[in-house]
Amino acid sequence: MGGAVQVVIGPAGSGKSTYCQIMQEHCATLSGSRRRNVLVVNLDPAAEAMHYDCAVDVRDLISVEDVMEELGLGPNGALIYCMEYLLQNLEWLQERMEPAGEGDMQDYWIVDCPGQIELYTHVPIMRTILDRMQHQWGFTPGCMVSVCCIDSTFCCDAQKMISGQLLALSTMIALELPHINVLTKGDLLPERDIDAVLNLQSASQLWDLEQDRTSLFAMPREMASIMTELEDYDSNNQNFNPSNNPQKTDETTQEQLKKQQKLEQRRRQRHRLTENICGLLDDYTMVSFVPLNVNDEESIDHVLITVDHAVQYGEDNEVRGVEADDDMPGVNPNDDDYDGGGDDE
Ligand SMILES: Nc1nc2c(ncn2[C@@H]2O[C@H](COP(=O)(O)OP(=O)(O)OP(=O)(O)O)[C@@H](O)[C@H]2O)c(=O)[nH]1
Repeated sequence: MGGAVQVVIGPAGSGKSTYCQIMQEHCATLSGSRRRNVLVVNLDPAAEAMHYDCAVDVRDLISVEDVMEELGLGPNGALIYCMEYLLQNLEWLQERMEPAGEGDMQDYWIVDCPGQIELYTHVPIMRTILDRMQHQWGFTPGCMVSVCCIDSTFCCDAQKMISGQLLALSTMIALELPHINVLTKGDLLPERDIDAVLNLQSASQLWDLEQDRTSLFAMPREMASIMTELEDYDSNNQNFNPSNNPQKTDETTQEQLKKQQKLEQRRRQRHRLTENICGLLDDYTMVSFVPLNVNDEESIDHVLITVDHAVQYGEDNEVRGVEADDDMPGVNPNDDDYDGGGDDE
């Protein structure tokens, strides 16, 4: 079949369908060696409105709505049922993903996937579908890439961002494909915030920044004073020394401080856990994003180039394109500066 396959994943509402739409529209504007025959597949049986030109729609085979109605299942059970049904009838999809390349253009598939994480991690449905596609349907080995959409408005919140990265990591592990994280909805954040995220070197750094913000701005005054008192509390002996704080000697205060100390211990444990998780994300260099602003063609093109690069799409075309480009110095045999087209010794 040749071509390339972008497998678009990410949590519900992260912008997967919008990504497919703008990629399809952008590819239609490409010329020369970058032209391609873009075919978008909807693999989400629960999809509602789609704004792209859909070449294959799983809902023509089975939909969550119909399954809920006919089998009386809830939305999650119906989704799993639909995906298992698709798996059992995968020839339906294979027939529809036969090559449809026009002229010299290669097929370029964009697959809009369901967002539910359990389809990737708890049950290996998506992995099995993509494995069969890749290894049994004649696609070029290594031509598939997972594009994980992460909502850029999450960037304002370290916890959400870290959860998003963990989700990206689990799907990356589950699918074992080359993987690109795309920071969607770039038009909704000021450029400086996007830059701040892109300049992050690691998840640990993100977490450190969050901690600074907590200590500087977000901690309520009362909590800050309790924390100071807690520092007087001898945690090893579990004894509060009232002489350190003559104004608070009654039992109620001691009880309150004990409770606060327990809470503080738990908070520190959670922080240690988060720090270790950040270390894990750092080890897998997960904190790397390609920003996407759908209102900016350059931004869209940058994402496409990054994704193409991950699957080495069009590298043969580029070579052909360069040879055919008469305007480039050194490549036209009729030019005085023709260099033979080979590498310099
Ligand atoms: N401003 C802005 N809104 C966006 C962008 N991308 C998506 N949205 C909005 O975010 C919402 C969800 O976008 P979708 O593209 O449907 O997200 P999805 O991941 O396909 O959602 P599910 O199909 O529910 O998993 C919609 O209201 C979109 O209009 C974007 O780049 N900019």
